[in-house]
Amino acid sequence: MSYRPHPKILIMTAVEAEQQAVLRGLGGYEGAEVRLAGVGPASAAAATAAVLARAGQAADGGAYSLVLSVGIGGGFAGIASVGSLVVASEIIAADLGAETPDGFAGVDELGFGSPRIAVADELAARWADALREAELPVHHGPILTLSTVTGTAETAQSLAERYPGAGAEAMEGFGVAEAARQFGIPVLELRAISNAIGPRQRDLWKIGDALQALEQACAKLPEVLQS
Ligand SMILES: O=C(O)c1cccc(C(=O)CC[C@H]2O[C@@H](n3cnc4c(=O)[nH]cnc43)[C@H](O)[C@@H]2O)c1
Repeated sequence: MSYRPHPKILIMTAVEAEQQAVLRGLGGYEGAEVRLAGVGPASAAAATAAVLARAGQAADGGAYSLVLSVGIGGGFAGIASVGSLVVASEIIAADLGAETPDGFAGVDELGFGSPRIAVADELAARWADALREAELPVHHGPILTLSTVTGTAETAQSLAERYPGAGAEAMEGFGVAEAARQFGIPVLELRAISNAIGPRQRDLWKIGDALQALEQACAKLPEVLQS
């Protein structure tokens, strides 16, 4: 039996600014590694799979016991305001499918698998509870993954109707989650809201506020993981 180091959690962020916010929040916690996924689902899936493969992650366990996709994201109106947090109850590839005369058909409707990946639900609930106890604004609901940042009110409305209860959209979660799924590792996603989903108003993005919220959320992780 080869030596297996105590399993850690693998946290994937798209960019360095998010990675640094997570590290600040973790405050030297040694049970996690924070690695870069790049922007978008393809890069995130490849980067996550590469980390897991290099670590020799075996089907019966290995270097990592949990994978997280965390970062900034867009919030759905009336559910997740700028500066708040969304903990995923489910990770959904919201644009994986086909455009049809009758509207969008998801990959599941096309018969090619599922656009939904379940999360480690008890951990997700514990994290959301810990954030509420810290009086941080948090929504616990589906997080959408898209390859394109929503830029119109029409698309925002369409997504809200198609995925009721969804709190946020981002671009990496499903990629990270699919890599974790293929290695048999549970997954979580958290987004700190930098902008409202809808008409593109880049100058209204509050990335600094979102990074601060991300740091606060990750500061609660060690206690959540050890409880
Ligand atoms: O539209 C722009 O000019 C623009 C300016 C700065 C950043 C972007 C991005 O596309 C950032 C994508 C990056 O941030 C996450 N993110 C944050 N908010 C959203 C959103 O509303 N929808 C999708 N992704 C979002 C995402 O996960 C990426 O890592 C654009």
